[in-house]
Amino acid sequence: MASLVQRLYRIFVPPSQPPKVEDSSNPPIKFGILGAANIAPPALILPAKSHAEVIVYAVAARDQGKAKNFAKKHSIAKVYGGSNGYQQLLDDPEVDAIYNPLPNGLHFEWTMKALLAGKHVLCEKPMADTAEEVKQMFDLAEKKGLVLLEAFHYRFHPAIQRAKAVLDSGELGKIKSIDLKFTAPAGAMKDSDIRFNLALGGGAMMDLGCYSLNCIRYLSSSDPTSVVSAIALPLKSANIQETKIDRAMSTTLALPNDVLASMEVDLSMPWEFFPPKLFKMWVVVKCEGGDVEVQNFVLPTFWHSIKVSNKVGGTTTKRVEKVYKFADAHIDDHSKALDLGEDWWLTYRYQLEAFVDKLKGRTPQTWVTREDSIANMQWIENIYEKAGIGSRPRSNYVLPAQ
Ligand SMILES: NC(=O)C1=CN([C@@H]2O[C@H](COP(=O)(O)OP(=O)(O)OC[C@H]3O[C@@H](n4cnc5c(N)ncnc54)[C@H](OP(=O)(O)O)[C@@H]3O)[C@@H](O)[C@H]2O)C=CC1
Ligand SMILES: O=C1OC[C@@H](O)[C@H](O)[C@H]1O
Repeated sequence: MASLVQRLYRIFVPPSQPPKVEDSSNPPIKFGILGAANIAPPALILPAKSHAEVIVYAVAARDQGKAKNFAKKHSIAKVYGGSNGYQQLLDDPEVDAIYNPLPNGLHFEWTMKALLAGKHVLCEKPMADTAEEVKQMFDLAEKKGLVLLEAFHYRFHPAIQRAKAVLDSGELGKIKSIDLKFTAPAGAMKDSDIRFNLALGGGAMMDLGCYSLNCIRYLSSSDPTSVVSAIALPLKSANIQETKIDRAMSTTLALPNDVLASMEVDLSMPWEFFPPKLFKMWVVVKCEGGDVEVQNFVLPTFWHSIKVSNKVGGTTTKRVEKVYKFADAHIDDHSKALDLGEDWWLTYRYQLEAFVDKLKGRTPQTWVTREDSIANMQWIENIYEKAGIGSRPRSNYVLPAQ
């Protein structure tokens, strides 16, 4: 308990940094945030405090008062509000990079507009509503020579990379099956939440499912070969054929080499008291010679465990690993990785490090590629298709003639 308190203290009170002074040989990257979204403080504002090359310079919100309050609370210099606020922020020549934490259904439109305005974009997950949109987003970024990243923050943390390194090492033999659960408790989100709004790209498969699918694809180093089954549950007693909103989704995926993966995501899981379990965020990979279980693969900084069971002969040996920084990860894929990070770094801080490295022309420790983001979105669509409720509606935004 004491160590969790210490950890929370270190996460939320990062050590003071040298003042961010203008250095013409290495100017800081000035971020603008589209929307005063709940996720913006943990995902960008807090991590930026410990990154010497980042300034959160501007925020835009649809309501001027909300924008001002948010800017004041987070010491953000420039504020844009009102119906044209997002575009005004994009047109600000001081802004180098955009953080897009708008609802999923608006990711395409505003990322495209940001790219057209010449800004790099860190876009929240899932990147859009359809794979075709994601492809167009990367095409435009590439054409403009800009950096675009889908914010799969958990991939930048050493914990999940360590779990993958164990699997890739061959220590446990070939993968046989994968089981993953990612759930939030009933009551955690209001019915009016963006996650339950089809026009805004809602649904459990979009929200929690995009990570879960990405994690299965990442750990297995493969894409599914088919969706064996997908069962969507509605919010409360809604008719899911009318709402098309999955409160929960249970999916079985076939992967190459006869591997089966099961994935359960739920935005409103009934409470479990014995033993008490509000959130589930775990993945178990069963292999020929043992298994790996990762608890809390999404937000490992707070707490996580990587349990490895290794069957050799008739004996099973068990070990538990916890990896908060790359120095402890035993991953040799990149020399910089060896001393990257602090044990209080959030996944978002690791992600910011990589994003800035990419912008500055350095090699990031890891990256989520264009191919990865497009394939992830395509399989989300395939799962919705199998569940009988179809993809989320495509954006109406039409790119102006160039
Ligand atoms: N990486 C992570 O760990 C997490 C990522 N996310 C992702 O971030 C995004 C935002 O999630 P979250 O911060 O929880 O959501 P919020 O509802 O808090 O924020 C969404 C923002 O979108 C803006 N917005 C613009 N148009 C609309 C509209 N029509 N309806 C509602 N909001 C609108 C609002 O901005 P304004 O201030 O202008 O009104 C609002 O602040 C999603 O894509 C989600 O998947 C969410 C949580 C965690
Ligand atoms: O990390 C997360 O956990 C809660 C979700 O609803 C959110 O969108 C997701 O990104």
